Amino acid sequence: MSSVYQPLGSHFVDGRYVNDEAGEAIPVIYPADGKVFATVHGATPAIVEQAISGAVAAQKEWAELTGTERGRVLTRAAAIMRERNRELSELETHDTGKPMSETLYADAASGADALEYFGGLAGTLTGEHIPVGQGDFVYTSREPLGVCVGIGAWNYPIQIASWKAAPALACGNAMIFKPSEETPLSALKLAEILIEAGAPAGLFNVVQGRGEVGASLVSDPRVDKVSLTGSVPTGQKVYASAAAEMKHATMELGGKSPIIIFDDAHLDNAVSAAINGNFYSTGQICSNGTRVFVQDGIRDAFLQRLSERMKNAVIGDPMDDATTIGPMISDRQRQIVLGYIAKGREEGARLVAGGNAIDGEGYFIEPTVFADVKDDMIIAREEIFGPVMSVLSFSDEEEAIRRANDTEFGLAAGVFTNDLARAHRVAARFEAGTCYINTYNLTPVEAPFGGSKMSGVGRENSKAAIEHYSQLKSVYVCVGDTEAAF
Ligand SMILES: NC(=O)c1ccc[n+]([C@@H]2O[C@H](COP(=O)([O-])OP(=O)(O)OC[C@H]3O[C@@H](n4cnc5c(N)ncnc54)[C@H](O)[C@@H]3O)[C@@H](O)[C@H]2O)c1
Ligand SMILES: O=CCc1c[nH]cn1
Repeated sequence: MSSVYQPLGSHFVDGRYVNDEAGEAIPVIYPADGKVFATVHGATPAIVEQAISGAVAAQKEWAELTGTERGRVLTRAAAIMRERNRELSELETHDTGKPMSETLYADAASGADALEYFGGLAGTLTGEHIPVGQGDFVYTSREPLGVCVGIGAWNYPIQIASWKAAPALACGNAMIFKPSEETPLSALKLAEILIEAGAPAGLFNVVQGRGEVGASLVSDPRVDKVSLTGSVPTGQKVYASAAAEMKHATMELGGKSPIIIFDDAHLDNAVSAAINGNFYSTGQICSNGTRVFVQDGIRDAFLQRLSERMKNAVIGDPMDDATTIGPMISDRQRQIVLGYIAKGREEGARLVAGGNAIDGEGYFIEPTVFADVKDDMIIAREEIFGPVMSVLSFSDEEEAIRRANDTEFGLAAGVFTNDLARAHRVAARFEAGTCYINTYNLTPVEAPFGGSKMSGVGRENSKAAIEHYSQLKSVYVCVGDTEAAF
């Protein structure tokens, strides 16, 4: 990809790129060098109107198709996405700074999985027949909701757009997607691909902008459902706005997830999970296991092995295949993370690795590990959304579960042990939506993903997502007479 990439238009509405330069200019920055490589404009009210009215019209046409016909379009889109994986991965790497060693496998590829999976499900979305006595019966039909709004965070731009679009479209809805203002580009490519795959114009639209553009979409009475991936404070605002008009809502929000490592765990597997769960995507993953509880008997070995393996991290040019740690998304995010590292030091946590910004171009920061972290330290309570692992010690199972659950968040949780009975006992008691035994942070499309407590409502991926993008209609059929009291 050239160092300057300018999309054909800021927005993708009604089947084509559109521009309205009256909207605020938003620079798109390559986080690895801090330089602007594209500019988009935030949507004006006229663009938002065009997107909503186009989506309303396209949804009606789309819902008339059979599920199999809709599924065929999604499956074709998945194939096109896979063919263009390298181009899409390079774009994602420029937009996010994530290394190619990740984007080639986890971003567009995961989006294609979602399109293929929900494309396959589309033709199976039927209701049921329920006998209710005397020959009467009820049948149910699964109906689309109408126009859905998707709003994305910046850590997985094309994955988030696809995870929302695929189930929404499979169920017969239209979607307007607003990417994060930090990473506006790859959702436009998804829109292009869906048109190429045969989706009608207006079915999947992309409008750019900051929070106020998102808010204007959420509050529009023609919008029936909102799915946000973002922080808890944004989720609270968006959920409240959706509730005012009783709209359906999915909230995929932040976390401060625990990983519990018992003395009998496989040491290298546990260290791998702690690395994946804290440093993949330079720590910018909602479900990261940032509170690593290590049982007393294995703590020293764990810290020693972790310290050794931290030396193998390759920090640098995200376009180099060998790089495993890229920059933070922005200087602002880097400053936030450095602020947390300073807090960790002030509060007495022991720095085991990293701890510093890296001088030079781009928003790089060393992957950082604190040991001797206590439950009430700020670094153990707040979501940092950067490469900072907190290692805490515990002595017994009951204590570990209590402390792991002592958080307002409930996105994910993991347990490492060779005692399978204990593994299931602990998983059953985790207050989290997505749990792992002897691994961490895998998100296959076949499995539900989402949080409990303040981490959100609803589930993405799997058959569970269908429930969140459709509604059931019950039809009672009486084959006899209808009687009345008088
Ligand atoms: N649970 C998940 O699946 C998941 C996945 C990725 C990221 N996240 C979370 O996202 C956060 C990081 O992303 P971020 O900084 O982009 O989050 P953010 O909450 O700042 O922004 C998310 C999106 O919401 C939009 N927005 C902001 N205010 C809005 C409003 N009032 N109305 C409508 N839209 C509004 C933003 O423009 C952006 O597109 C972290 O908390 C992370 O845990 C969650
Ligand atoms: O960022 C949250 C979603 C996700 C992607 N991969 C693992 N978790």
